[in-house]
Amino acid sequence: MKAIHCKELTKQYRRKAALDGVDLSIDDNKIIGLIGRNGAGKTTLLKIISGMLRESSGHVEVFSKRPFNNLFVSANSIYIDDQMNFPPSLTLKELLKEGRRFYKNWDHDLALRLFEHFGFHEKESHKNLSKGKESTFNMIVGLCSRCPLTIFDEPTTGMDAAVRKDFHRALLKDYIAHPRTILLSTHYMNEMEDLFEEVVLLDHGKLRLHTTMDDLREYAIGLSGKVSSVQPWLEGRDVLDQQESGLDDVQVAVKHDYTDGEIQRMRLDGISVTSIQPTDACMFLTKQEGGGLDHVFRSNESE
Ligand SMILES: Nc1ncnc2c1ncn2[C@@H]1O[C@H](COP(=O)(O)OP(=O)(O)OP(=O)(O)O)[C@@H](O)[C@H]1O
Repeated sequence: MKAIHCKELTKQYRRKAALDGVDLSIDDNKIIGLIGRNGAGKTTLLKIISGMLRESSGHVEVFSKRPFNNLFVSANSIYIDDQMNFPPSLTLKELLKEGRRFYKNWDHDLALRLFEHFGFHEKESHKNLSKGKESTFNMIVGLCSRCPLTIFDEPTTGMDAAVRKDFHRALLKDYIAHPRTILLSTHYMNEMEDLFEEVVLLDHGKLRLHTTMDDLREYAIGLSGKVSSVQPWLEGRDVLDQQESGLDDVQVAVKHDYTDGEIQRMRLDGISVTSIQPTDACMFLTKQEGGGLDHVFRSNESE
């Protein structure tokens, strides 16, 4: 069954198209990573899916319902980000107790165990937490709600590396025991790629790629060697990035649609063939036009 279905989804903020004709279908009971550069439209998409924002045009369905202001969708989903507002008069422990009232699948035992594991104090208040602790508390709420659609928008903001690792493990363990649809946006794809079954990549409000993590690992390969050896292998191919090094050496990231036989022949031509990490593939796929940072410094040097 489809948990989420978007067709030509657009969100316009005055003259700015934050989402521009997004077609996307997501099956239920999967962990999906939402990736994209700053301003790509991730938060906008997640807020539309969770029913907090209304689309400008196109079509969006969550559990076969239009999410905006929909009671069924809001009862079956949770949206966690770093700007969550909780009633200031309640302590952290009291907030967890409230979880029971709001979420029908709430696991209070797990909430208390995580609360203790991450070193919270029962009388603390949410507004006095440090950035990393705030994210950790929000993560506990997101996990323990066990909503059929759980949305985490940059959930690890401010968490230190050890807490991020614990979060990934907790998420995976709980998901395996209680499968549901988890949509998670992050800029730390290299740390999270083992969690994701699929990845959705946004670029300037458009869907650039929606694929399985396994396919993304094979999406591109790196070729490096003499220009004269490498160049013939690039004809008619989708070159994602190309850097000249030295006088006549080149390093290229190219979409991998070569056969095993072709790879063998490249190696015989003296070309080094390497894999491209998913994070790098996403970076190349969403590369900014205009020559990058080197170009900025080059302009300065020429003055
Ligand atoms: N309320 C708003 N009014 C006007 N423009 C907005 C508003 N919210 C977002 N935008 C613009 O829409 C675009 C997409 O923003 P969005 O927050 O969805 O991106 P994002 O991928 O989540 O970015 P980041 O990774 O930096 O959090 C950006 O250009 C942003 O400036």
